[in-house]
Formats: sequence, structure tokens, C-alpha cells
Amino acid sequence: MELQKMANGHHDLSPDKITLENGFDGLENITEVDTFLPNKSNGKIETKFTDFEGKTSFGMSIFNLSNAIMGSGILGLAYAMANTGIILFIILLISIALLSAYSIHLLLRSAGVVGIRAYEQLGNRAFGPPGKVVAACIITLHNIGAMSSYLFIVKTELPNIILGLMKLPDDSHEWFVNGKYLIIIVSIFIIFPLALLKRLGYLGYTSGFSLTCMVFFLTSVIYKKFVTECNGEYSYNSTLLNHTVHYTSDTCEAKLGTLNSKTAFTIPIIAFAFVCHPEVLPIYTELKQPNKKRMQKVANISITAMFVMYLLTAIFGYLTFYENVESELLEMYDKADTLMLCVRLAVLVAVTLTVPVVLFPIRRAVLQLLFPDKPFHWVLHISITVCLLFAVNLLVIFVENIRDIFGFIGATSAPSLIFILPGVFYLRIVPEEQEPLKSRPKIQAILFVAMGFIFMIMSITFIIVEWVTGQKGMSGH
Ligand SMILES: NC(=O)C[C@H](N)C(=O)O
Repeated sequence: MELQKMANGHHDLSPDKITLENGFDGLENITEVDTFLPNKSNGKIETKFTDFEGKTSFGMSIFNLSNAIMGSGILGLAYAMANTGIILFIILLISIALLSAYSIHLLLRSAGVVGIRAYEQLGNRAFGPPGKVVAACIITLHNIGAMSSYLFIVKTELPNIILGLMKLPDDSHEWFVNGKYLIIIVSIFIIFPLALLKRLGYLGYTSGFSLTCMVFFLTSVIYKKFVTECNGEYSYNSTLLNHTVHYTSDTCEAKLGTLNSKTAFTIPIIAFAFVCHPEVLPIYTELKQPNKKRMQKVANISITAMFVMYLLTAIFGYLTFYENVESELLEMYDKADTLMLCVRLAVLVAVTLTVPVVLFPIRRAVLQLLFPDKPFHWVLHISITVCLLFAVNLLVIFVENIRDIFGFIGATSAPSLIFILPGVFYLRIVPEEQEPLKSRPKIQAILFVAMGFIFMIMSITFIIVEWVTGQKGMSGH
């Protein structure tokens, strides 16, 4: 296969036409042709993708990428803020948002050199088949984790919503308030049809709706801050002083900076919240009039918009419950409150509509690994989708706590996808002649990779310490 030859020939920029099997793009019998056009002004090689003519508009691509960023991660941010204080949290949030955008720059730059917009193919180009396998496995692991956390929300929240709306007693045993059945129903009737769509671009509308639901969630979190009294306020009658004494415990005080044993979990939580990297190249593939600058703009706008939503959710969630806030913000609100029932429903709809977007790169990775030479085929497309949904359903039915998923994925695959892989691919793919190892961009990339390793080792260490000591770090459940 020509692609294989090309992918194995490191730094070979000579071909002006590459034929790609299209299976991994989910595109029917379309041949990808990339033309490398020399940019005469500065002598650099610039890639023009004429492979697949993308039809997805700039706006729809922003919706899709924002939807890929936004997921269950937002629910853990107020908890993260409670363990860092407002200032440290803002510093971390800004840093990770910036690093995430830089990481996308590295991915787009590498894809431009290789001429193929697929994460696994960057791995292939950088390290040959092992690189491809590692990239595909990490994407699969991460996105299965993300999908599981979304379905977990459906499993735990949907029964509460139904109980609340139908005014049934909490101990009702009806089948339709059993989370296990409900996720199966949601998977079959909502997720499966959407996941079958051949192109991510078609999901732009559902992504837009999903984001609207999250805006409703955010508005309600802000509103609730102003109508909820913190429970840390106590008053008692002093017989000695003969009047009522009010005193406020410091659980209701906002902390600007704090460090405790749970602070270490903040980085994995925020890193997880910003992961969208497996979706970046598929979205780029479908972007209309694609070029690196345009795609980077899509990424920057999406990251900025989600940054604002994350910041507001964290601040107002934290300022409502202060130190008492749990790792899953929704758990904090009264289950009988009709507004909050609607908010729960909105979050649930939002994460359900994110599942097909997150499933897309896994199917692509599986196709690349197991059937690299097969052109698009509906049977394969449908079978992989069914298997993936089946596996994730099983996982969610048997894994008891969302924090296990959050903690482990945030600690391993998130730093790999954001820092390590894009950095390493960039270092290997961008030719020495174009950028020597001692050039500023390459040194930056080396530091970026080092940072990824430090984050990963740090997070894994904390998780192991937590397991060994049996201390619950991330959860208030
Ligand atoms: N797309 C992902 O991998 C996770 C997403 N950033 C979230 O917060 O749920």
C-alpha cells in the first residue's frame, strides 16, 4: 500500500500524491490525494489537502470540537477548585487551556508534513507500526473511558429524573427507574443511530444542541448560587450571653489558595476536561476549505469558549457549596427541585449527544488497526459500532464509581494525548532540515513532552498512594 510506504519513509516529502485507503475515514470509496505545494515566499513546504473535499462549515466544526471538549469533565471542576482555591485553579485552568491549544498546533503541523489527517498515521509516520498501535490503543482507551463516564451519568441521573418527574417514591422498583435498563435503551435508540452516521460533520446539529443544554446547566448553576444558603452557618442561643450568637464555620468561606491531599487530583481533572485531541484530526478532515490556520482557529475558538464555561461553572459551583462540594457537582443539588431535575436532564442530554462524537475516533482507530486495507463498508461500520457500544454498556453496568474512571483516565491517557504523543510525533515528523533539534520550536516540544511525563508520573503516583492508603481523594460519595 502506498500509504504504508510513505508512512515508513521518515521525512520523505517528495511525493506529491498519496493514495489512501479510506476505511479509517469512514468515507465511502473516496481516495485521499494530498498535494504538497512549495510555498515560494519562504521556501517552506506547505501542505494543501485536496484529499477529501470537506463539507463541514467553520461554525459546525466549532460546535463539534466544543462538544468533544465539553463532557463529564465539567462536573468535577468545582471540586477541583475547592481543593486548590480560586487563584491556583484559575492559573491551572489557563495553563492547561493554553497547552491544549499548543498541542493541537503540534498535531496540525505534523499532519501537514505527513499529509494525512489521522492521529494513528502520525504514529505510523513517527515510529512505524508500533507508533500506530500505541496511538490507536491510547485513543481507544481514553475515549472508551470518556464514553463510560457519560453513560454512567445516564445510569445514575436518569432514574432520579424519572422518579422526580413522575413523583414516585425513591425506593420504587419499577423497571423504568433501573439505570441499567435505561442506559441500554438510550444506547439503542439515541446513541446507536447517531453513531452510525458516516461523517462527523452531520453531528454538528446535535453538538449545537448539546452545547445549548450545557449553557442551560451553567445558567442554573449561577442562579443557584444566589438562592442557596451555605449550610456552614450556625447559630445558637447562648445562655451565658443571653442572646443568639451567629458563627460561621470556614466551610462557607471561599479560599483563594489552598493545598491539601486532594490538590494533586486537580491536574488530571482539568486535563481530562480539555481532552478533544482524538477528534481534532477527524474534524479537520471534514472541514470545508481546510488549512492549518483555519483549523487552529476552530480549535482556539472552541477552547476559549469552553474555558469560559468551565471557569464560570467552577466558580459558581464552588461559591454555592464551598468545601462541601463533591466530585460530581450535580450530586449536590436537591433531587426534588424541579429546576434541578430539568438541569439534570439537560446535562444528561448533552453528554448523551457527545457519545457519538467520542465514538467516532475509536471506530477509526479500530479500523486502522484491524482492517487498514479495507475500503468503507457498512457491515464493518455497523459491527464495530455495535461492539463498542456493547462493551461500554457492560463496563458501565459493572463499574460502580465514576471516580475510578475519571482518576485513572485523567492520569494516564489524558497526558499522553495532550502532551506526550503530539510532542513526540512533532519531534519525529518535522524534518531536521526544516527545524533542527536545537531550534526553538523543537526545544519547546521537548519541554512539552517532559511536562507530560511529569504530569503522568505525578498523577499515577497519587492514585497509587490513594489506593494503598485507602484514602478517598477524589470522591465525596
Ligand atoms: N473528550 C474527552 O475525552 C473528555 C471531555 N473533555 C470531557 O470533559 O468529558
